Amino acid sequence: MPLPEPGSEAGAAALDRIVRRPADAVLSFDFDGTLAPIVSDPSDARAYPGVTAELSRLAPLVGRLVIITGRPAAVAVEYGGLADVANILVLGHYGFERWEYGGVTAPDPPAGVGLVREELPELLRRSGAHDGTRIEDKGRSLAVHTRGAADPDAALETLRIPLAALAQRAGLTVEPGRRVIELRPAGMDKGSALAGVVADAAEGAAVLYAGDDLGDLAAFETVERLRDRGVPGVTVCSGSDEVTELAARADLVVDGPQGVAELLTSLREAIAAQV
Ligand SMILES: O=P(O)(O)OC[C@H]1O[C@H](O[C@H]2O[C@H](CO)[C@@H](O)[C@H](O)[C@H]2O)[C@H](O)[C@@H](O)[C@@H]1O
Repeated sequence: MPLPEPGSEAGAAALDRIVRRPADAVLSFDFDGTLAPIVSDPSDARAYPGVTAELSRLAPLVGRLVIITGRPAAVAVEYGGLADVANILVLGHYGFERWEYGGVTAPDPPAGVGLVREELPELLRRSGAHDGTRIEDKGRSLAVHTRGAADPDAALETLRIPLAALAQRAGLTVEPGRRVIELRPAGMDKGSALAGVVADAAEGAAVLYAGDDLGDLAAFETVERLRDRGVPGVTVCSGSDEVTELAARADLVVDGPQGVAELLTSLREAIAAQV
């Protein structure tokens, strides 16, 4: 399978560098919408067929494989079947949690998460939440999903202001996403998480980041900043009709999780052809 061509010179140079010097490279991926297709019940999300096997084949060839997700790290490991992928680091809760070699480390969640847990059901009732709206309690944060509503976008709009007010009262930040609004602790995002990984990587290591949602923009910005400092970097958008902001900014746009799976295969084949 041929390796796709990034639309930008910087992206093409970074992808070329990854192929020529894989042992240094940092390959990083979002989970939902990137490695896993979007489904209506968040607990049904699983890695796209073949993705986990492809990550396992890539792992020994590259410097670092990283998943950076809004999910709890252990959930992404379970749903992605990642526990046995060697050399993989899973950063959960936008980087607050670190899963490596089977164990998770993380700071305690702030008290505001408890307040949101207590008040959210009543707030949804008072705010006229549409039928099909659901709460996902992720332990360190809570997400309100509207994908199950008859009109998911209208259902989300109904809740935007009340959820922002609750987040402010609880001292949490609002994280918007694909038919979801999450109330989560501030002070970390996927950009800082990725920057931390790259800081620990070999000098001059090339970076690839692939994502699909608004929360991934911070990681795109980190790749762009690293590039300004001479670090080769390529951004990949797992394209969808739901979010257009990333496609406009990415070096390479692929067709959702299937396109990401094909990219993994073509990257692995290109690397194998070099060695
Ligand atoms: O950072 P990610 O790995 O992309 O996680 C972001 C959120 O993903 C999940 O929600 C999204 O995927 C669900 C399953 O496909 C879908 O039902 C929902 O509409 C999407 O927004 C997850 O449930 C959230 O907790 C994550 O924050």
